[in-house]
Order: sequence, then C-alpha cells, then structure tokens
Amino acid sequence: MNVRLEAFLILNRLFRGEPIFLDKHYSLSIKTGELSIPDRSFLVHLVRGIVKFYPQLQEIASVYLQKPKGLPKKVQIILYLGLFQLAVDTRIPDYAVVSETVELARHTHSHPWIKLVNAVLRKAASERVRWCKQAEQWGMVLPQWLEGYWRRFLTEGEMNQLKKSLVLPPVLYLRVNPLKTDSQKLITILLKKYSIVSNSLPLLPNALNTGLDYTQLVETDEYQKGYFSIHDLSSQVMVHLFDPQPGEKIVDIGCGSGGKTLMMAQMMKNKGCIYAVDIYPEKLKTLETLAHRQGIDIIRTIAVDATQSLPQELIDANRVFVDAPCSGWGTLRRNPEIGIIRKKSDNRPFAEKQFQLLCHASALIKKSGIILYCVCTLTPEETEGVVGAFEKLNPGEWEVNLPGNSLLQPELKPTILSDDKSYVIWPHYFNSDGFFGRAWRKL
Ligand SMILES: C[S@@+](CC[C@H](N)C(=O)[O-])C[C@H]1O[C@@H](n2cnc3c(N)ncnc32)[C@H](O)[C@@H]1O
Repeated sequence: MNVRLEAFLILNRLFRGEPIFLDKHYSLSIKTGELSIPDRSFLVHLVRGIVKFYPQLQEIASVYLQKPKGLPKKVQIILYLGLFQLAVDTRIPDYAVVSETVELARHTHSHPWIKLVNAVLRKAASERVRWCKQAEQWGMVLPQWLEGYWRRFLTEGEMNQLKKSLVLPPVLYLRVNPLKTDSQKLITILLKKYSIVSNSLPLLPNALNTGLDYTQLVETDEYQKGYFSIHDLSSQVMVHLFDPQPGEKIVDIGCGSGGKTLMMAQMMKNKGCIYAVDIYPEKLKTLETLAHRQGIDIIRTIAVDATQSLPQELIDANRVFVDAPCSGWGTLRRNPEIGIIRKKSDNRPFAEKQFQLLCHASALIKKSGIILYCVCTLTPEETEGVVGAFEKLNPGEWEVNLPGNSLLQPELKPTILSDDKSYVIWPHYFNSDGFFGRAWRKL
C-alpha cells in the first residue's frame, strides 16, 4: 500500500465533509495488515499534519497560485501533502517530495493538474528554508468562538503555549496495573526486552510516558497479559480525583471500553463493586475482555441508555462517575479532525444530553456519596453550562467536593480553576487531553 495515497484517500473523505474519526481509519489500515509500523507512523504523521496545518498550508499554496480557490479539492489536498513535507517534515529531500507528490497526482487521476503541482512544489522547494523557519512558529488555528471563550481563562502567553502544544504529536501515556506489577518493574522489562524507554511521572503513582508508537506497545506480551493500559494522563487524573476506595459501590456512567473503569478497579484493589454502564454493548464486551486480562473481577457491565432509566440495583452508590459524551475539543492534539467535524451548534445538543445523564445519575447516590461529572472538552455549554444548571435544579442538596491535600499534588494545583470549584486541565499543562470536571457530595 502506498502511504501517501492512503493519506490522500483519508483526507479526501474528511475534507469533502464526511465526519470521519481518523483513529478508526488508521486502525483499518493496520488491521488489514497492509502497513508496516514505520509506514503507519508516517501515515498518521501526514494526515494529522495536514489537518493541523491546513490554514497555513493554504497560505503557502496561495503564494504560488493565481486562483487558489479555483483548484479542485483533491488537487488542493495533493499540494498540501507536498507542502507539508517541505515545510514541516524536513527529513525528506526536496526532489523526493516533488517526485512522490507528482506521482500521487498521477495515481489519483489528476492529469490536467500535474504540471501545476510540479511547478508549485518546485518553487516552494526553492524557498524551503523560509517555509521551515515559518513553520517553527506555527500553532493551531482555533475557531473564533472557541478562542474567544478560552481567552477568558488564559493570558496571551498561555494561549500561545496552548496553540503550540496542540500542533505537537500527542504523548503516549501508560498506566501500570498495580494488581500485576509496579512501575519500576515494568520500566525495566520494557527497556530490557524491547528497548522501549518509559519514564514514571511525579504527578500520579502508576502513570508512565513513552515516545513509542501505539501499535508497538499493544503487541508486547506485557500488554497482552494486562500489565499496563494505554491511557491519557488527564483521564487518569480525573479518576485519581474521583478517589474510589476498596469495598465501595461505584457506578460508572458512559464507561465505554473501560479506560477509566479499569483504573477505578485497580485503585479499589479489586475489592467492592463497579457497575459499568454504556449504551453500546460492543464497548462493554471489550471492557470485559480487558478486565479479565488485567485480573479484575469486580466489574458488572450494564448495556442501557442512561438518559432513560437505570436499574434499581444501582441505587445507593457510594460514588458515581459520569464521563459524558461530548464535543471533544480537549482532544484536538490527538484528534485534530474535531476542528473540521464539530461546529459551535453541536455544543447545545451535547450539553442537553450531558445534563440528562447527570440528573439521572445523581439519583443513584446515597447520603454523603460523591458524584463526579467530567468531559474531555472545554466549551461553555458543556462545562459551566451543565454544572450550573445541575446546581440550580438541586439547591441545598449538594456541596461541591474538592479533593483533599493528599490527592492534590503541587503539579495538579493549576487544575483547580480560579472559581475553586472545577477541575480544568488545559492541554498544555501536562501535554495531554483538555478536561473539565466537577464533583459534589450529597448532603
Ligand atoms: C467520553 S466517552 C467515555 C469514555 C470512557 N469512560 C473511557 O474512559 O474510555 C462517553 C461514553 O458515553 C456513552 N454513551 C453515550 N450516550 C449514552 C447513553 N445515553 N447512555 C449510556 N452511555 C452513553 C458512549 O458510548 C461513550 O462510551
């Protein structure tokens, strides 16, 4: 399989308006076994790069084109693939970028445009140093409405830091399974057996980071035996702040395939009970497989629409975690296609669903129990909007619950907003997903 052609095909679908999530498409190419690991890395690098730098690549192209807007979409994509490699990916020599991109134009039946692609790329290549210098300064271009909102919380300097961090490749975080091993042992095994370098993080006891590719890690014996999971750091922080205890009855609404559920079970030392609820049975099947692999047997999966009704057996929970479906703007670094797929008008329907989920879930808590609402997005509707509406609906029934000092490492302090009520993780704090959360105790 030709990687550049594969990248072109994915981008062509996305820019023609298909709401495709890129992760699913990369994994398709892997599953069919048509891509080697280095080829897969290159594919992800190309596709993410074009999506992240689309506006800047458009600007470079317009320097060399008389009527940039008149170009067919597919020719624009071919050009951006070439320009991205010239400006950002300095490993590839000029002649190779030009010839491979012209070849791609041939492959995609863009014959009338081959001369133009060739001419634009040759001119851009002759000014490569200039473009590379400019590219070092590039940050993510955000929709105006979102940038305007984020500026309410961040200084100019922080905003620039945030935009620059969003264009970097995502960091791969691991979570060690303390039921099977410990961080030090795993770091040593990964290094000795696979030459994989990983580092523990002061922020959380079982979190590691590594520069490696996802596919390489999931193929190790240790992953297959459940010694570790791949789990974004912010997501781990939310579970850490939730603080589930051994022996408790926990409900996890919107558990998906169990990223956070499994961490809860590990923090509970596999003692107590977790009811894991999701609307999609296939996600629950994956969760069951992973739980078995990780030596966890306290999870009961329940496939139900949690905006409707929840089974009686869930009532009187010590803690309820609501990880609601959301617009995902916090995951831009990993999923830059969010910027193309999502519109401002999507926020309100998400917020309505989140509010419904939170209200239903709150009926499950026993007196003095804790509920935590979180989303991997930072839009006003889905954050302040939802928690504000919940507090208005139930005045006097809940008090905001902030974690005790032992849970709040100095590195975690900035996650508490100036209002001292919510957990907010901006993507540039720890080079991880952006998250919003708030927890309450039932009075
Ligand atoms: C943000 S994801 C949760 C991710 C998961 N907790 C994890 O840590 O990997 C939200 C989840 O809510 C689920 N969901 C969406 N609508 C739902 C509903 N009405 N009832 C129950 N679950 C729902 C989705 O299937 C999805 O898995």
